[in-house]
Amino acid sequence: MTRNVTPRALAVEALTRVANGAYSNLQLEQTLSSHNLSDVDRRFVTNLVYGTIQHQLTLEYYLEGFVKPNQKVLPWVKMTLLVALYQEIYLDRVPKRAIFNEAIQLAKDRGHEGIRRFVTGVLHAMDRQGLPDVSKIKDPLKRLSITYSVPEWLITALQEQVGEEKTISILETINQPAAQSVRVNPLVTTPEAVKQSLESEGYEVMPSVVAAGAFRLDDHPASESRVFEDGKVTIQDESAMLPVEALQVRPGDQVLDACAAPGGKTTQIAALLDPHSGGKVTALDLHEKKIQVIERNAERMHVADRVDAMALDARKVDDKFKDGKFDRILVDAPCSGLGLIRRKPEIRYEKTPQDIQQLQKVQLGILDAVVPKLKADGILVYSTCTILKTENNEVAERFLAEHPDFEALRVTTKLNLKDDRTTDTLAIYPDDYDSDGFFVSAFRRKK
Ligand SMILES: C[S@@+](CC[C@H](N)C(=O)[O-])C[C@H]1O[C@@H](n2cnc3c(N)ncnc32)[C@H](O)[C@@H]1O
Repeated sequence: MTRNVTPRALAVEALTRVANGAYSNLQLEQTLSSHNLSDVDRRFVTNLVYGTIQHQLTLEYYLEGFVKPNQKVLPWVKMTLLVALYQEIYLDRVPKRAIFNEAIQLAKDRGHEGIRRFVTGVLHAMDRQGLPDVSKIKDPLKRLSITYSVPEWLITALQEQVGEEKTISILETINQPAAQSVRVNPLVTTPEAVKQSLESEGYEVMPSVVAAGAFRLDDHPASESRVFEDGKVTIQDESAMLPVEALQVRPGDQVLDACAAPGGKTTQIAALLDPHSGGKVTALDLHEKKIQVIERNAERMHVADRVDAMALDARKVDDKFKDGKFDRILVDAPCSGLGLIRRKPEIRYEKTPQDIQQLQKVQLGILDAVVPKLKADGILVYSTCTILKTENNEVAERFLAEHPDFEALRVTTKLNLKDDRTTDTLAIYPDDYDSDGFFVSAFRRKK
C-alpha cells in the first residue's frame, strides 16, 4: 500500500467530501469499493469516518483552542486533525505515536512544509496542554451540544417536545451503530426457513421486537446472504415496517404508495395483495431513475405483477387518477430524516429549522393533493423517518383540521410495543428499541 492510500488518508478524503455535501454512507461505499482493502482496514476506515462525524462538534470544540481565530485552515487539513483527535480520544487501542506520525505524514504528502509544521504544532500543543474539560462549559445547552455533538437548535426542539430526561436518553443512543434488520417475504418463504438459512451462513439472527415477520441481524451485510439474493428477505429498518401494518391492506385493494422509492414499503404492501382479486399497488416517485430502483426491487421480491410504478410528482395526481380510485393511500413523505441519525450521522449538522418548516409545507402539499383519490371509508397513512413534531404530529393535526371528512385512527402494531401514548399517532425514537426513529399516523375517510 502506498502512503497516500492508508486507511487514515482515505478517511480524511471521504470526510472532506462529506463536508462538501456527499452522503456519508454513499461516500463510504464508493471509497471502500474503489480500493482493495483488507477487512480490518475497511472496518478502520468506516470507524474513522462515522466516528469523526458523530463526534464532530466535540472534536471541533477541542481543536478551536489550538487554532488562532482568524487562521484559515483548509478543509482536508482540519479533517486530518479531527481524525487524529478522534482516534486519540475515542479509540483506546491506537498508539499515540501512530496517530501523530500518520497525520503529520499525510500533511507532508498532501500539503507544503507550512501545513506539515501547522499539523505537527497543533498535535504537540494539544498533547502538552491537554484538552479543555467539556463538563466545565457553563451554558447548559452548549454543554449538551458539545458533549453529544448535536446542534443546539435540535436539542432545544427535542427538549420542548419530549422533556429533558427523554432528550438525554435519545442523545445517549444516537451515536451507537445502527442495527441491521430484514423483512421476510411471506410470498416465497417462512420466518423459520429464513432464520435457518441465515444461521447456516453464520449470521446471528434475533426476532424483531418491533415488527412482525422481521429479524435483526449482526452487522455482516445481509445483502450478501442467499435469502437476500433469492428475494426471500429485504433489508428494511424494523420501525420502517410499521406504516404498512397501520395501512391494514386487504388482498383485493387498490393502493397508492405516493412517495415510494426505493420501494421498501411498496414491496411490503405488494406481498399482502392478491393479483387474482385485482390487488395492485401504484408506486409514485419523482424521477425515472428512482422508478427503476422500485421496479428492480419489486422484481427481486417476486411482486412485479402487483406493482405499477411511475415517475410522477404526488402533488400532480389530479389528472392521472380518478377521484376515489384507491382503497388505501400511503404517504411516506420526504422529510428531514432525523430518525436515521445513526445511519447518516451528518444529517444533524446539515438540516436547519428553516428546512424543517419548508418540509412541512411539502408534506401537507402532498397530503392535500392525494386525498381526493381515496375512497369513502378508505385508509390514509402518513409516515416519516424523522423525530421532530413539526414534520410529524403538527402535520397530522393540521391535516385533520383542514380535512373534516377524515377521522384519526389509532395506529396499532402487530407486536406489543410499549404503549403509553396520549395520541393516536405512533412516534418511535431511536432509544426506544434501538431502531431508526419513525412516525406513523392513520386516518379514515368518513364520506
Ligand atoms: C422517505 S422516502 C420514501 C421511502 C419509501 N417509501 C420506502 O419505504 O422505501 C421519500 C421519497 O419521496 C420522494 N418524493 C419527494 N417529493 C415527492 C413528490 N412530490 N412526489 C412523489 N415523491 C416524492 C423522494 O424522492 C423519496 O424517494
